[in-house]
Amino acid sequence: MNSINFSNVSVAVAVDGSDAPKTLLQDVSLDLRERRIGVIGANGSGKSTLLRLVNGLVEPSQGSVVVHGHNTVHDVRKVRANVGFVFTDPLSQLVMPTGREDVELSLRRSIKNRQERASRAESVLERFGILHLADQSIYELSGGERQLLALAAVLAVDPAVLVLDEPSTLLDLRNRELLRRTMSGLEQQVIMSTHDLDLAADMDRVLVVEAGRIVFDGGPSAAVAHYRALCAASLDGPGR
Ligand SMILES: Nc1ncnc2c1ncn2[C@@H]1O[C@H](COP(=O)(O)OP(=O)(O)OP(=O)(O)O)[C@@H](O)[C@H]1O
Repeated sequence: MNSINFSNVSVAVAVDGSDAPKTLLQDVSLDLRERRIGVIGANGSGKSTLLRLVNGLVEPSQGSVVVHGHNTVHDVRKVRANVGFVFTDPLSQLVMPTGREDVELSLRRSIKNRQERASRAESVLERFGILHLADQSIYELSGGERQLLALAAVLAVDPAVLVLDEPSTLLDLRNRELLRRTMSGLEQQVIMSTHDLDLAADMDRVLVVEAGRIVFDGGPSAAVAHYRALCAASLDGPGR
C-alpha cells in the first residue's frame, strides 16, 4: 500500500504551431517504497513533470500513477489529501498575506478549534525558526524565508507523502542544514528533486532523469556518479 507506483507512464503535450506533441516523460515504470527518494538531472530533463504526476497536477497521457493505493486521475481528491507539494517558487503556493495566516489556512481542515489551530501554527513556525516573521507580509520576506514558510505550511498538516520540487534553491547554508535535519526526522515518504548533490546524497534511492527517461535508478553515490558522467559527456562530446 505505501508505495508510489508508476506503471508505463508517458506524458505528452500539444505544442502551438506543431502537429507533433512534445514528449515530456516516456515509459516510466517505478515502484517507490523507500522513505527518501531523490530525483536529479539536467534542466528541462523532466524532474518537475515526474513530481507533478505524484499529486495529479500533471496527468499521464499513457499509463497510471497510484500513490498509497489512490489513482492520481480517478481518486485525485484522496491523492491531494495525502500528498503535500512544496513548489520551487514559494509565491506560487503561499496564498495568505502573512505566514501565520498561511499556516493556519493549511490547518483549517484538520483542526477545527481556532485556538488549537493558532497554537499548532506557532509551533510549526517556531520549528522552522520563522516565528518572528509570522506577521510580516509574505512579500517582505526573503526568498529563503518564503521557502521555509512554504515547507512549514505543507508539513503542518502531516501529509503521508511529501513532494519537494527543488526545495533548497534559495536557502543559505544554515537553512539547508535545517532542511536536511528536518527531512531526516520525518516519518513520511519524501520525494524530492534537487540540483544540490549533497542533499541527494542523503536519499535512500535516487533517480536520474535525462530527456524524459529514467536513465539510472539506485543508491545515491552511484546515481550522482552517473549524473556527473552524463554532464561530462554532454560538455566534452562531439560538436563541443
Ligand atoms: N505544459 C508544458 N508544455 C510544453 N512543454 C512543457 C510543459 N511543461 C514542461 N514542459 C517542458 O518539458 C521539459 C521538462 O520540464 P520539467 O519542468 O519537468 O524539467 P525539470 O527537469 O524540472 O527542469 P529544471 O531543472 O530546469 O527545473 C522542459 O523542456 C519544459 O520546457
